Amino acid sequence: MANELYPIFLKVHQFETLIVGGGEVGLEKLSFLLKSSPNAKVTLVGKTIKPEIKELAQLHPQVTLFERAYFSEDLTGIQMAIIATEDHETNKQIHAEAKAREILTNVADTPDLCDFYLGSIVTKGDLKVAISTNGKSPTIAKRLKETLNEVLPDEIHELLQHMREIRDQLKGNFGYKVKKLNELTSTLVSKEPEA
Ligand SMILES: C[C@@]1(CC(=O)O)c2cc3[nH]c(cc4nc(cc5[nH]c(cc(n2)[C@H]1CCC(=O)O)[C@@](C)(CC(=O)O)[C@@H]5CCC(=O)O)C(CC(=O)O)=C4CCC(=O)O)c(CCC(=O)O)c3CC(=O)O
Ligand SMILES: NC(=O)C1=CN([C@@H]2O[C@H](COP(=O)(O)OP(=O)(O)OC[C@H]3O[C@@H](n4cnc5c(N)ncnc54)[C@H](O)[C@@H]3O)[C@@H](O)[C@H]2O)C=CC1
Repeated sequence: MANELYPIFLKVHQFETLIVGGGEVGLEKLSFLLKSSPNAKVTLVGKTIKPEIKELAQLHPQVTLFERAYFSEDLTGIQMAIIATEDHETNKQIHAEAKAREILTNVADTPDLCDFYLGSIVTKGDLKVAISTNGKSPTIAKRLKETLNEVLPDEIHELLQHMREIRDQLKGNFGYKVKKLNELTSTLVSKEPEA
């Protein structure tokens, strides 16, 4: 079956995220989140917390760490939760509590319980591309990211700035702007060599 996930681009600095688990996966999820969204508001709770997580939190004052076991009250005020302890039963229990509070959840060891997956992310200035393999192979998502990083030119950031300026200068209704912007960019995707 085709991938039926719907990608969206979240403003994670505008709401509260909880990560449970301070191990390898907690570190991976937190570091990718902050790499893409340095101002993401995150609370991380872990019975033990890796030193790398503590270093990362020091660079991001809006990240709060609690080195202790999770308890239900950790979910208060949370909109999105990433559950990544090494214990499946604990993960299931936290997931059930989060769902009872209508929080969107990602359960690292159980794709079926996830409301969303994290993707591999390519960033070139204002351009962001997110990749999912429908959970089939995160490794392939990572490899594709590396390839896209190489082939997408850094100049794409400047191009987007120019396009924004042109868009702001264009007068007329929405239909006219769409037509003009399509005309201007048609050569970018043209298969014919330029004259
Ligand atoms: C479903 C999903 C849920 C979620 O976590 O959101 C999920 C689930 C699982 N991952 C597992 C393993 C690995 N995950 C990675 C890496 C990443 N995993 C990410 C996302 C996702 N992983 C979601 C699907 C994304 C999609 O649709 O494609 C990435 C893209 C984003 C991120 O983590 O932020 C990030 C790459 C970031 C980058 O570099 O760009 C690597 C490779 C590595 O670390 O080098 C391995 C080992 C190799 C392998 O298995 O491929 C296991 C088995 C655990 C076990 O066997 O014990 C499960 C659980 C299961 O499948 O049952
Ligand atoms: N989604 C993904 O990308 C991946 C998922 N996984 C899965 O993720 C899970 C976690 O793996 P790792 O991070 O490598 O394990 P880990 O052993 O390195 O870390 C587990 C963390 O959970 C904490 N913890 C355990 N019980 C807790 C509790 N009740 N409250 C708070 N914290 C608690 C531990 O103290 C530790 O910090 C495994 O089930 C693994 O199969 C593994 C690789 C990738």
